[in-house]
Amino acid sequence: MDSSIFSLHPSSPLILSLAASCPNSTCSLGLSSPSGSFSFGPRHLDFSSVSRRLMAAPSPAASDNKATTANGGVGNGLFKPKIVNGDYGYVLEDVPHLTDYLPNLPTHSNPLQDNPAYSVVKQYFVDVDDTVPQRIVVHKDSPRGVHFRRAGPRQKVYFDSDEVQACIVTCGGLCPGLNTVIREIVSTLYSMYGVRKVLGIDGGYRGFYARNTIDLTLKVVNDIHKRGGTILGTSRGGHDTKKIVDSIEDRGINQVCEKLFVDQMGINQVYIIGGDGTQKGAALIYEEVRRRGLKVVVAGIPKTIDNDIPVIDKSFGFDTAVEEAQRAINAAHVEAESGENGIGLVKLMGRYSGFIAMYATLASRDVDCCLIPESPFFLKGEGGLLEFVEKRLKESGHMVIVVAEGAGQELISETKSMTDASGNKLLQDVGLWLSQNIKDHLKAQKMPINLKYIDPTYMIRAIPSNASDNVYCTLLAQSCVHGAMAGYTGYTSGLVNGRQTYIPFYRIIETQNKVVITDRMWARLLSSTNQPSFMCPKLVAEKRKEMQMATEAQPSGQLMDDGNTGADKKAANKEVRA
Ligand SMILES: Nc1ncnc2c1ncn2[C@@H]1O[C@H](COP(=O)(O)OP(=O)(O)OP(=O)(O)O)[C@@H](O)[C@H]1O
Ligand SMILES: O=P(O)(O)OC[C@H]1O[C@](O)(CO)[C@@H](O)[C@@H]1O
Ligand SMILES: [Mg+2]
Repeated sequence: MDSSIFSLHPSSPLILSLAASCPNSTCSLGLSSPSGSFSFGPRHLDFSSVSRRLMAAPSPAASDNKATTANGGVGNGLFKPKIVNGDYGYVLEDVPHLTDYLPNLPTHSNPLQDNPAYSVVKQYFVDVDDTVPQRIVVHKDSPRGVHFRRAGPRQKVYFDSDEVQACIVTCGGLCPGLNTVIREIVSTLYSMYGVRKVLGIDGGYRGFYARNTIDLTLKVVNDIHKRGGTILGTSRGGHDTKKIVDSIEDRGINQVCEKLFVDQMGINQVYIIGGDGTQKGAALIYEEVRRRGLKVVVAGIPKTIDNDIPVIDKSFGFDTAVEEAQRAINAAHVEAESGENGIGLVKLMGRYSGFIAMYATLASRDVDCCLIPESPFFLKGEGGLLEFVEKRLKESGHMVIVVAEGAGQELISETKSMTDASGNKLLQDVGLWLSQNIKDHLKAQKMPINLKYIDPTYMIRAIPSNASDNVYCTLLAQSCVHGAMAGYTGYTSGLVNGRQTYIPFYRIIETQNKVVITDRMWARLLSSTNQPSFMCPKLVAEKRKEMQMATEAQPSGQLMDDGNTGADKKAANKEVRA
C-alpha cells in the first residue's frame, strides 16, 4: 500500500462509524445477493425508474444522522457534511452517496473486471476505505488531519450499464483541456462501463432548459482533445436550479433525444465541468436532486485557468497556460532588449489569484517585475513601482513586467464597478493603465522609452492542452466516472497530493485559492526578479497576520506547496514558543 494512502482497518472502531455512512463498506455488502451482486435483468430499468421518482427522500435531518456533523454546508446548507473522526486526529471529510437518501438501491458487479485491458492489473479496484491526506508534510506529533476519499473504480457499482443516462455540461471561461475531459468522460463511460447514452448540454447551465443537446458518442469525441475550447460551448450566468433539475428529471432532455431516451427516464449522471461559480451551481443542483429523492449523481470536475480552486494541487490547463505565456514573455523580452530603455509589459489572466503570472515569471527568468492581485503595490514616491522602473532601466537598459489582470485594481477604478452575467467583477485594463503611468513618469524624467504592451489574455486559454495536461484531464475524467458509477454524489474530483480524490462540494466552494505572499514561493519569485515587495513594513506585518489567520482556519492547497500550510505554521509557531 502506498504510504500516502491510509486504509481504514476493518477491525478499528473507525470502521463502525464509516460503515454506517459508507455504502460500499460491510453494511451495504449485506444487500448483495449470494452471487455477490444484485441483478434485476431486463426489468431493472423499471425498478430504477420507480426508485428515481417514487422513493420518498428521508428528511435531511434524518438522512444525515449517519455522519458526525460539522460547521458549514453545501449551497444552502441543507445537508450537513459527512465527517468521520478516527484515531490520532484522523478526519475523513467524506462525500455523499446515493444510499444516504435512497437506502435500498441494488448493486452490480463492476464490468471493469471483465475488461481485457484491465486483466493485467494486480488490483482492479480501489479499496473502499482508502483515503488521501490533505496535508502531506507532518511532524512527529501532528494529528493525522483531514483526509478525502480516494478516487477510483469500486468493486460494486450502483448503476447497470443500460440504465445510465449521463450528461456533460461546461460552464464559465475557457480553459485548455476542456475537450479532453469531455472526451475522456465519454470514453470511460462507453469503454469501461458499457454506457451508451451520453448527452452534451449546449452552452453551459442555461443549455439545460434551452433544450439544445448533442449526442456524445465515441465517434463524435474522437479528435476533440486536439482542439481548444469546448465542443459543448459555455456561458456565464443563467443558473436556475429548479429549472435545471426539472430538465434533468423528466423534461427537455429526454424529449429532445427521443432516439435514445425512449423509456422517458431522465438523466441520472450529471457531469459538471467548471470553476468556483460552476461548482457552487453544482452544489445547488445536488441539493435539489437530493431533496427530490432522485437517483441522480451530481459530479463536478474543477476547471479554472486562474488556479483559484482550493484543496486541489492545481487545475488542469494551468501548465498549458503557463507554457503559452512564455511565448508572450519571450516576445516582450526580445522587444525590450532591442530598443532604448525598452520595456516589455505582458498582461496575463488572474482575476483574484496571480498563479499564472507567478509561475510564468518563475519559469521565464527574463522578468524584472511581477505584479499580482495578492500583493498590493503603489506607483509614486519612494519604494513605489515607478521609482523601481526608472532604477532598473538605468541599470540594465531594458526590463520586462508581467502583470496579472486583477493586480492594482483598487488603484485604477474609480468608476462604478460592473459585473459579468455570473456576478464576477469586470476588471479595468491594468496593462493600459500601467503603460500610461510609466510613460508619463519617464517623460517627466526626460527618459526616452520604448514600451511594448502585449496582452495574450485569451491566447493562453483558447489553445488545446499540452501532453501533461491531457494525461491529467484523462485521470480526472476517469476518476469522476468511477465515483458516479459507485454511487457517490455531491463531489468534485480532484488531485490532492498527487492522488485522485473525491472532495465534497462545500470544501471546493468555501474559499478561493490565492498566492500566499508570506510563503516561500513568493519569496523565490522576489529573489528571481529582484523586485522590491512594494509594501511598507506595516503592511507586510498586517498581511502576514491576515494570511496566518486564513491559513490557520484552513490549510491551503498551494501549488507545489512547501508544506507551509496553516497547520504546519501552527506547529512551527508552537515549536518557536516552546
Ligand atoms: N453562487 C452561485 N450559485 C449558482 N450558480 C452560480 C453561482 N455562481 C456562478 N454560478 C453559475 O456558474 C456558471 C459559471 O460561473 P462563472 O461565470 O463564475 O465561472 P466559473 O465557473 O467560476 O469559471 P471561471 O471563473 O474559472 O471562468 C454560471 O452559469 C453561473 O450562473
Ligand atoms: O472574458 P471572459 O470570458 O469573461 O473571461 C475572463 C475571465 O475568465 C478567467 O479566465 C477565469 O476563467 C479570468 O481570469 C478572466 O478574468
Ligand atoms: Mg470563477
